[in-house]
Amino acid sequence: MSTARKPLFAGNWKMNLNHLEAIALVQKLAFTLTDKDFDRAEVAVLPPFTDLRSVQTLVDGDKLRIVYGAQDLSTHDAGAYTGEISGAMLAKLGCTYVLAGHSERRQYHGEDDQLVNAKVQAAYRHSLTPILCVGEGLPIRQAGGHVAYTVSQLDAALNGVKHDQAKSIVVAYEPVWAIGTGEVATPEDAQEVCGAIRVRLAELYDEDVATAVRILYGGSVKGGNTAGIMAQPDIDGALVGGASLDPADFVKISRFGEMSG
Ligand SMILES: O=C[C@H](O)COP(=O)(O)O
Repeated sequence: MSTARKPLFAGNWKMNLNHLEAIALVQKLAFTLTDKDFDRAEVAVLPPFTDLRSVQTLVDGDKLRIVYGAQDLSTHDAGAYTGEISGAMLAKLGCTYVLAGHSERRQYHGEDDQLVNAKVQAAYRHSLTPILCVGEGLPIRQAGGHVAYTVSQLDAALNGVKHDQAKSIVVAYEPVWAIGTGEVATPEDAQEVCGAIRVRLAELYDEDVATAVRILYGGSVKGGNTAGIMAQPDIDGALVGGASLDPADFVKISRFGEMSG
């Protein structure tokens, strides 16, 4: 973590919690997190599409400091694309963030680097901040190709992304072998790749972009392992799956793994 960047803890709920359960979880977070917590870190939830209007109503109505976003978006802005959700719609629902390239989309929906790049561009067209997900599978890690592979995903996703857009992007390094497995990366392993991502951002753009971009780690983050991850110089927060469904643990994570807040 660096004082140059405000940490971000984003809870990716995946396909969990209906809109009523979403209201209950956001209320629990809002009742527990304090202004001191929100001054120290940005806290976001990424619910299923069906929950977004309910979350928007709660956040707006109670003027909550929690921000929110979506887990995916269409590359198209509108039209005959059955089942897709456009960035324009997400913007109307008050979304701040949108995931692009999550490994589960790449794996189950065949999303390749070019499609991920198109989603990043679509996010910017609708003033949404992309959380770009990159990370290697176990065979690539075992072969020692994890840094090159992750950097190549970054390069492809940023194709055509302008300097000022790149400054706002969030990159989430999520080694696929750590997602949902309980096999969290060591802080050193996470730092190695996050540091390489920051170096590549300076090469693709400049030090201004590299310093500004928040790089998150994701993959079995829990309250008990957050402090070690956040102690790394190039890690600015976490993209949290399973643990974000547990309000007490997500609060602990949002407090950098500390009990107090
Ligand atoms: O988007 C979140 C990542 O897929 C990590 O999920 P996880 O915390 O359940 O391992």
